[in-house]
Amino acid sequence: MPNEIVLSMKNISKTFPGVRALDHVDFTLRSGEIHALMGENGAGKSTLIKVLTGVEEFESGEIKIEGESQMIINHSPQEAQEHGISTVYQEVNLCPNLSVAENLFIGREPKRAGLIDWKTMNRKAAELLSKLDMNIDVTKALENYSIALQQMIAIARAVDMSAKVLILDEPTSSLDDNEVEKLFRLMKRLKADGVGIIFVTHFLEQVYEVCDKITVLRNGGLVGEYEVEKLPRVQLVAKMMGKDFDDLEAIKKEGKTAGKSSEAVIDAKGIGRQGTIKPYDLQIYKGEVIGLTGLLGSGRSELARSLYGADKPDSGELKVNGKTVVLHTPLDAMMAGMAYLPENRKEEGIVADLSVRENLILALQAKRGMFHPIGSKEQEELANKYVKLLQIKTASLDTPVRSLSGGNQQKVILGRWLLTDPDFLILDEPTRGIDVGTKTEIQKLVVQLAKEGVTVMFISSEIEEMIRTCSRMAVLRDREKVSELMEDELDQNHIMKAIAGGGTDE
Ligand SMILES: Nc1ncnc2c1ncn2[C@@H]1O[C@H](COP(=O)(O)OP(=O)(O)OP(=O)(O)O)[C@@H](O)[C@H]1O
Repeated sequence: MPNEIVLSMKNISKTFPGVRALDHVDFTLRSGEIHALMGENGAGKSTLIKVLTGVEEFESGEIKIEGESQMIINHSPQEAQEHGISTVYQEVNLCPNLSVAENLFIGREPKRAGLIDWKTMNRKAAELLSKLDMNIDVTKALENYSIALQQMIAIARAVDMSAKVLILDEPTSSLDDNEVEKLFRLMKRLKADGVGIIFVTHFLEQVYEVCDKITVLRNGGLVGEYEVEKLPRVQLVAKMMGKDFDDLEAIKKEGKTAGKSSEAVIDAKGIGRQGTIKPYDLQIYKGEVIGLTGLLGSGRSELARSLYGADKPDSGELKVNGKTVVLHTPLDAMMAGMAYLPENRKEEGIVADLSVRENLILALQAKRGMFHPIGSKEQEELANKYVKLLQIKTASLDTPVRSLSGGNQQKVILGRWLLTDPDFLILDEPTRGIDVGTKTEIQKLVVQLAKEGVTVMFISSEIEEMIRTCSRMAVLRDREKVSELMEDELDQNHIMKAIAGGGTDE
């Protein structure tokens, strides 16, 4: 199929107070093309998508879509959809308690004599999904299906409604490998049907697996458009960061384990919670970075939450620094010197309406108690220190956190916990959604914190990242801790085997 241009954006500019989010950016999408939109946190990716889909206005530039003679300006996502542009986000925007068929046809249900024609709707839904290789019961409520499937259903709906341009905004962040594979199959299928797909992602591997082109943004400016085949990874990273990239290797192996200590900061015996995590024993020593590995849903976060008291265990005993403790609430855990960066930051972390400074200070203030307010000078000093340390991109300390890019919001929450100066820090996917440059910085920081005596629990879906930072790993499978891997066993092979269940002894 000749690849004609389906979407062209030229010279797009957009300014937020204090930030030039897009500066004369061009973007071109062809039919049957999967086009990655990449850049570090705050580069302008989301803004470009928002401008395209009418969520934000833009100041100057032109948008043209195939089939329309005039340039278009969308004022709402609905209008964008009428122009053939649909977006599917990581958080699926459908109704969990309605059936799959209803979700597929909401607002455009087939009718008979003024009433919804259920039979036709269910049949059409099944046909639509089966065309995309999803053979599922469409009469069941959406919530019965995994997030991955829900996302694919959202994609099917979007494509069925308007098929020219499909935008996938970080769709793979919460999927496991198997689910990502399925999503890719669907994407390739749509590509073969001539849909143009914009794929916003931070995962390099995935870009090289599925994309044809890459457009790179940096600081609101266009760096360039490249064919995937002609752009080696290192160069891509260099373009995103705007500098040469030789950093990642540098932290590898270099003194990961600070002098081994025999002092157990955490000593868990038989801790468990029915239906969530089977009873486990785990000792964690001062200054080590212990990784939790396993497939998505294997119980990694659940183990962390049971230690922290976020989900109260129903069995076992926990000692922190030699003392038996019972943690009823996260505040108890914080008082015992723990800090927990949750995986689910949107719901459990960020307070969107508060400023960057207020968000940063929050946990420390809770720890000190409401009767000991932190003075504004100290607040400012602390907030400034962590904005600098984590390179948080914000117009000022008083900017509402809501207006920061996703990755920068994440850094704010990480900063919040670092600020409490914890003995034991649990990081659940701390670098998800964070760009490569900052990822490296965070990995370095973790290794550094361990050297300074902080004990860290690190959970990540990226094995490479775990190998780089952890000195030991606990392996989980089906909500059970099944083994531990020592430092000399921390390589891709051993880990994969342990996760898969082939055993680690050879
Ligand atoms: N509503 C807003 N108000 C003020 N500034 C904003 C707003 N939305 C975005 N920005 C700023 O515009 C810049 C571009 O942000 P954008 O969200 O487009 O980045 P991004 O490339 O999507 O980053 P990430 O990968 O972190 O999601 C950032 O500096 C961000 O702080």
